[in-house]
Amino acid sequence: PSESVTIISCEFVVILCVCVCVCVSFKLVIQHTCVFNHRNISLHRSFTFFTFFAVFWVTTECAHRALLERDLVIADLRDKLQKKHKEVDTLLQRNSYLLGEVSSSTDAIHSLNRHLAELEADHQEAQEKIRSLRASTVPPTKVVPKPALDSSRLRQVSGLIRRLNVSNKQLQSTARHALEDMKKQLEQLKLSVEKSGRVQQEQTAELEELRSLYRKEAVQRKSLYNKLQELQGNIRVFCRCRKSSGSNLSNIRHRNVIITPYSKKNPVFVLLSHLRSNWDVDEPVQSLCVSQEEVFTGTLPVITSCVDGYNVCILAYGQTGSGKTYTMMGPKDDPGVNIRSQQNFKVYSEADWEPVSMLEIYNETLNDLLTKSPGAPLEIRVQGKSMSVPGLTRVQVQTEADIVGTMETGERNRRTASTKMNIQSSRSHLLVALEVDGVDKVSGLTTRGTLTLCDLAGSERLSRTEAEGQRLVEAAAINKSLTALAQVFAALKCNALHIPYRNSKLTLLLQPCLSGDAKCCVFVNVSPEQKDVMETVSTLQFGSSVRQVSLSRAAQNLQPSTSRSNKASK
Ligand SMILES: Nc1ncnc2c1ncn2[C@@H]1O[C@H](COP(=O)(O)OP(=O)(O)OP(=O)(O)O)[C@@H](O)[C@H]1O
Repeated sequence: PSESVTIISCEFVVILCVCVCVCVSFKLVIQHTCVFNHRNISLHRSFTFFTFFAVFWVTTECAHRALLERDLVIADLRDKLQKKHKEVDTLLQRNSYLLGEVSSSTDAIHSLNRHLAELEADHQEAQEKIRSLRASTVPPTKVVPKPALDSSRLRQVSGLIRRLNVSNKQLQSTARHALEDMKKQLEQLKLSVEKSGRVQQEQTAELEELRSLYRKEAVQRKSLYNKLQELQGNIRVFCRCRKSSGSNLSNIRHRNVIITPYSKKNPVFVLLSHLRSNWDVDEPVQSLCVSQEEVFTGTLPVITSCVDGYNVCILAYGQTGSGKTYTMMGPKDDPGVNIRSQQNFKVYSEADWEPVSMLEIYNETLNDLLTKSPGAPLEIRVQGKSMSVPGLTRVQVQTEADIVGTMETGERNRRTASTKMNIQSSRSHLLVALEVDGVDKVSGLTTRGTLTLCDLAGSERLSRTEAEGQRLVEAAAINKSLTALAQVFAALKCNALHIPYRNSKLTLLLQPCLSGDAKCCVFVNVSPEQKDVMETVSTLQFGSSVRQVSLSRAAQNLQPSTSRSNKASK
């Protein structure tokens, strides 16, 4: 651009000079003409003016043209400048790209350097190893004075070196082979690890399958178990003979009562020497030598049904002094069904039950046995088929000591008196009730069953007990309610339309347990004594008639899940 400006300026100067020269020459000519002619001064003046005007016009035109050309040059320069800017931008971008390339190449170079260093280190190590191998193969040479050059010795040495080289190569190939072997072993190990992983997965799947099968099996087993119980009958009768004082198993025949184990060929019977009658009772037969533990084990399947949501009732029936209280409550060191069943729920099935309640029916009045402030007798509230006793104390039991303590408190508060037949005869019916909640881990359903444990007062013949006064009143009330119970069973036996539950408070309270959808277990307790034969016969007749009662299919009380915390599991 500066060149073109210079050219324009030069053009301008040349034109200007030419103009000036032309004008000056014309002027000189004219002046000369005028000086010599002295005639045309006005022409001279106008010519001068014209000349100056022409010079001015030319000058201005040239200046204008120069300016226009300069503008063009400037525009051209601007274009060029923009192009250059663009080029600079491109170059900057390329520069940054190249810088990136340089940094990545630097990194690559660094890593290559590192790799090289590693390789060198490996190489060094390998060299070291070779050296050490050579050293191990070649015994350390002692610095010996240089012998005179001996060609045979030199040959020997060169042969030794050759051998050493050969052994070195052998060692290297051995090391290579060992390395390859190790690689192969590693591959095999990897394969075996993968294989064992696959086997483990298969085993896990198999285990899961087995678990689901087990769950199905458990459901089936449970339903079959309940069906078996239904087939066996929802009322089961067990006979237990009290241990006679001074008697043992061998002299039982002298006592005229024999209870033999059940089998189809040899049914259970009680042989009384003068009656020779048979009475049918369920297995397991409880003979003289049966322990409390065995008695409980016999009833355990029925009691366990409670956790499955069934209402279960255990009754002990028999003449006074035949061992009902012993069977149900038992002595401290050998507890009966009451305590063992609660312990079973707590320990084995981890069942969760409502607080325990205990009441006695004494002379047709209901007394709370666990209350700390005895008040007026309680009343039964009937709501459809369910019975409740408002105001009855419920005690929460947590430990085994609580269970035993609660049972002992109730037992202490129960009315007992000494009679001619039993030193400590129960004068009332005892009812222990607990509601057991369970949760089926397979189906997730929660269940609620009620367990009623009933120790009935003993039936007594007034002629034998020779009861008088209060004992007589008690005996009459006991016999009346036991008769009502027998009537209920008789009505149930012949499927009567009306079952006389309301004939006594005992049968009214037991109605939910005897009204068809519950499971019932009756102990008929008998005495081994000859003098009690008539009562034994009567008790066995009761048991036999109870056994002929067929309650309808027991109903399970299922509840929506997770309604209660700490559910029992079975
Ligand atoms: N199987 C047995 N083994 C040892 N002793 C027994 C057995 N059964 C009962 N007894 C004893 O017989 C006596 C009377 O038993 P228990 O009080 O249990 O009779 P009961 O049927 O409850 O009488 P009641 O109806 O008058 O209350 C008690 O001293 C008891 O210890």
